[in-house]
Amino acid sequence: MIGILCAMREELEPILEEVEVKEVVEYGKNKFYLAKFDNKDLVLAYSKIGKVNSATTATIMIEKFKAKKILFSGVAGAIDEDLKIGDLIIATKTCQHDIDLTVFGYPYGYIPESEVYFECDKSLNSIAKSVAKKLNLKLKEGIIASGDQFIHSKEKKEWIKKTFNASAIEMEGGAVGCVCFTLNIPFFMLRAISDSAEEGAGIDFDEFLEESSKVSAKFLIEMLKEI
Ligand SMILES: CCCCCCN(CO)Cc1c[nH]c2c(N)ncnc12
Repeated sequence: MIGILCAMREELEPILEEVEVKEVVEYGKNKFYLAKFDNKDLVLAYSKIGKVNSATTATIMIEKFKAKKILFSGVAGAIDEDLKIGDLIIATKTCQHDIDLTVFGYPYGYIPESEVYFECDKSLNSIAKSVAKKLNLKLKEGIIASGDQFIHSKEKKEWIKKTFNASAIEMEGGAVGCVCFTLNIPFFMLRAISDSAEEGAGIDFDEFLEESSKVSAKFLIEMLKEI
């Protein structure tokens, strides 16, 4: 079973349109779509925005629906200057920029007995790169930082870049990475850029959410043919 996870309805819908939904299971105030694609069993859901919601849904996919890998598809804000709206990026690892226990001498993003960074699955990432090559699509890779805030200021964006060496910003990947690390499940995250995470990002996000969600969804479908 492969888990396909998104944060928002707009990110999931273009994927659902391409798969054969067999059953919809209502659980944990959410809907889980059991589907087939290319003879593979999928469980798909959108978690709602944020680290708690995405951690909850990832855990349910793994524990209740027996997902053996989690693939995330969605949109993100750009931190790298060379990432433009519509560009694709996969996470090499994820982190949580809004964790701050520095008063106790710990680094930003660190919780005692846990990790700052959660590694994404290298074999899924190499499949993504070969798909990008085959389709002649640009695909970046880098650290993607998460926090329960929509980032729309150059100052905050630059702080996250400096502190975590992050290339993109969103609100779920660090939490899903932690869940997959905890349960020893391979994690892959693909994001298409929807905004610059600077002043005015909210306007861009509204304008490009649907289009960038489709860019990510289209690529994810191509990935599913190869895994
Ligand atoms: C009601 C609207 C909710 C926006 C949710 C944004 N998602 C969260 O995963 C991705 C994202 C795109 N751009 C972002 C940004 N600049 N900061 C944080 N997250 C993001």
